[in-house]
Amino acid sequence: MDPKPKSWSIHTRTEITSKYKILHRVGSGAYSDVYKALRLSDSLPVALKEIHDYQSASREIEALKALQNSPNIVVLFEYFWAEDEDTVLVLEFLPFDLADVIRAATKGLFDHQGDVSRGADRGEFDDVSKGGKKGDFDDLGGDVSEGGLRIEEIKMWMIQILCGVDACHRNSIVHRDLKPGNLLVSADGVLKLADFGQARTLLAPGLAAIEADSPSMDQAISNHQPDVPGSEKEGKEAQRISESPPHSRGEYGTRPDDRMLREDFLDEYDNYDGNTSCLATCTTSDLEEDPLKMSFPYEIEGQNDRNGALTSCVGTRWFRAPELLYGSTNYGPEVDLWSLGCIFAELLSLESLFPGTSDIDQLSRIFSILGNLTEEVWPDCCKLPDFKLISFGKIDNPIGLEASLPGRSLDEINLVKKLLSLNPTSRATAMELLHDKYLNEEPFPVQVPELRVPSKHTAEDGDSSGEWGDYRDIGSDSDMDDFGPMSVTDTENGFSIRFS
Ligand SMILES: Nc1ncnc2c1ncn2[C@@H]1O[C@H](COP(=O)(O)OP(=O)(O)OP(=O)(O)O)[C@@H](O)[C@H]1O
Repeated sequence: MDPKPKSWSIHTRTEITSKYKILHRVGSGAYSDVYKALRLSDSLPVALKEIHDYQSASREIEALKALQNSPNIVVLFEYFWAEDEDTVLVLEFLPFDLADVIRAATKGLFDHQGDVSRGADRGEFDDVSKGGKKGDFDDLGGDVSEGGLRIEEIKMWMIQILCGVDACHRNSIVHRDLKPGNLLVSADGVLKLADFGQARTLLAPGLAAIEADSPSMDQAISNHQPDVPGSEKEGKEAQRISESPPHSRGEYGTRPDDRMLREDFLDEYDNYDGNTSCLATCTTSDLEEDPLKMSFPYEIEGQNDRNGALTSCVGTRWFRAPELLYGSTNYGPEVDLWSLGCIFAELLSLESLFPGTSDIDQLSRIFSILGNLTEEVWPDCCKLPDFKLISFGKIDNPIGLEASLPGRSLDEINLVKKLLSLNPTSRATAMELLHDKYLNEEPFPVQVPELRVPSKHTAEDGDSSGEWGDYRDIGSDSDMDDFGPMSVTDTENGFSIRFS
């Protein structure tokens, strides 16, 4: 018998439309389309994420299910899973992302009705909303950073990101695609990690030990944990995740009908992780000589992954760790910590630190600022699969982070340095950074509701800047790159893509 044809549109799936009123498409990614919708039972705005890639859907659900108790992870209300259909996740709707915040800070486009005025005198930001920049925030008493984000705001954005990343790493989940566009922000300034389509769960005895031996860990979280509106409700709602089929890898194939599905799944899985590499990285790892094995005793959950190797082709290029660019296929949470360093640098300067145009260019930009990767810096670097294949001239006078982040304090630069270490074993953990002096001294971080977010209309006109924002066209590994710039237009029947 022919398999049931796949629904041509989310709009034709009655199991979804009977519960949600679909409004409009708010975003698209490499594997997904995201729609704003209203839950019919209570008119709650939600995001319906229709994922066209089976493995990506599986990863995202697994990771989100494990992380639903963290206030800095996007809430998954339920999901629709069916054979021969795209998986649809029902997520809380978050109108902005950190890229929007950075862009708004650069251009002075904060919404004066939705910012500090929630907790203070809203008149104070009127000038800013008209396009004001440096100097317009002086009345607020804090230091003004070049381009419009105050130190107190930067600190609270950092704390929220660190809490989210710490939650991932304590649960042995590596996000692998951290970038401003994947850090969603509510209208109240609550930041949540999203897009777990590339996330992987690792068995991490090292982390478990740290957790058990670290009495200050919970305390650190409670010290910094932002006051999240509705978090208790969200926690409860998170428990309502649907009774849909489990997505644990080992659980597929338990019914005869699943056999094909499982085999397809495993083949696809092995193609993605362990046997592929990207662009500059054309080799697979030699796990017998795994440079990181001693320092990162991680194993991949799911015994069917033959080599236990991870793919090096993860994360948007600008935020990708050097070991990944050199083809490492055995790594841990350190790759997220590198991405965090890039994000923090961008929060401080409002510009991307390493905007590489290719993997080689990416490495070159990193080394020109931080200096060469050598065995003195990281003794095991020469064991990276592609280390001997890609060589760079000796950089005698690297630019340094101080010169790359002009006007920033020593404490700020040191914080970034702790993450942007060429030696992954030296990178500070998210928890260590939550204790960092910089985040715990004056000027103290603002409260979450005092964070300024971009103008509301940006999110509600159906053409959010996050939809096809800066981080989509630049530094991605999408096959679309080969076709040059593209524009996406909504049409009556859906949308059209035009390459120029
Ligand atoms: N919970 C949400 N609320 C509002 N908008 C969202 C939500 N989740 C995703 N979006 C929008 O949809 C876009 C695509 O979502 P997402 O990044 O999760 O998809 P993806 O296919 O995994 O993307 P990528 O190509 O970056 O890996 C986002 O950039 C964002 O604009």
